[in-house]
Amino acid sequence: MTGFLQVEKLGKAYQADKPVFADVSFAIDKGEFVCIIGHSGCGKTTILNVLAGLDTASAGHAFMDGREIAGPSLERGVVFQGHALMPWLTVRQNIEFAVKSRWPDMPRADLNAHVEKFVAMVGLSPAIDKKPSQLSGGMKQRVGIARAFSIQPKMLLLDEPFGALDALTRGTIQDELMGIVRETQQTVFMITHDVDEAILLADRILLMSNGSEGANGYVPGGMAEVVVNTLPRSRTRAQLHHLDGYYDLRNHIVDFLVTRAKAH
Ligand SMILES: Nc1ncnc2c1ncn2[C@@H]1O[C@H](COP(=O)(O)OP(=O)(O)OP(=O)(O)O)[C@@H](O)[C@H]1O
Repeated sequence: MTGFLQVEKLGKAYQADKPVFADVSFAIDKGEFVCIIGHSGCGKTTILNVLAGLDTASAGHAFMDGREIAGPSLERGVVFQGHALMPWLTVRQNIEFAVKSRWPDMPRADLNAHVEKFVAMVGLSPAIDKKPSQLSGGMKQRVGIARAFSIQPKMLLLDEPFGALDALTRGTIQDELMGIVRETQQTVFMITHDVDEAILLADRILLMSNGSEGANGYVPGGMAEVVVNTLPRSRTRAQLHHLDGYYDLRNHIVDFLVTRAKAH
């Protein structure tokens, strides 16, 4: 085993003769940001759920830090597309709940300081005592991100966390996430449908193909290609499209999605 996260020959079949995907292997190093892109139904969420310990694979194994993933753990923070906040709790209480699960004996003063630090990190200090119903979609998603970071997980798993946001809010939160990830050197696995988002955030982009009927029968989906992002890590959203190599990278991924992702 080499990577901090190691996925070996993972497969998932709801129907034995038609696995959604098969033989998916990849590794993620500590501090690396990896995005996965593929058409709807190829199995991205299933893979993320297996990594989160919320689902089991039909074949293969996933290891984090040398141990097989066998169930949910506070060592992994998960952010879903829907914010999944508890509506009856304030921002502070939502995050506090997670922090207390991780460190049940943390003294009250430390708990307050810890929660406030992560709320401030996503720019939500003025809204700390508001309930989710009083927040915009972008703010709720920020709370989800703060909550995931607040348990200081060894790995962050993000399932299209910005999918439901408008373009402007999405851009702002992408920038915030990038800043926090760089600062904390967090290891991240993220699903996105947005090619530019992947190019902005990811060190490597995993391209996944869908299962399809071929001339010789059904071919399961799988990992078609791993694209290394060669753009400088200091890239920002504003200058992304001015960088040498950006269009080549973008065209390569878009070509994959248009021509290869649905039959390999
Ligand atoms: N419980 C289930 N029973 C049967 N089939 C399922 C079940 N859950 C998922 N699937 C199927 O498995 C496939 C992969 O689903 P998954 O949600 O992982 O795809 P995805 O790539 O994340 O899609 P999207 O981008 O639309 O979220 C889909 O074809 C889906 O219909």
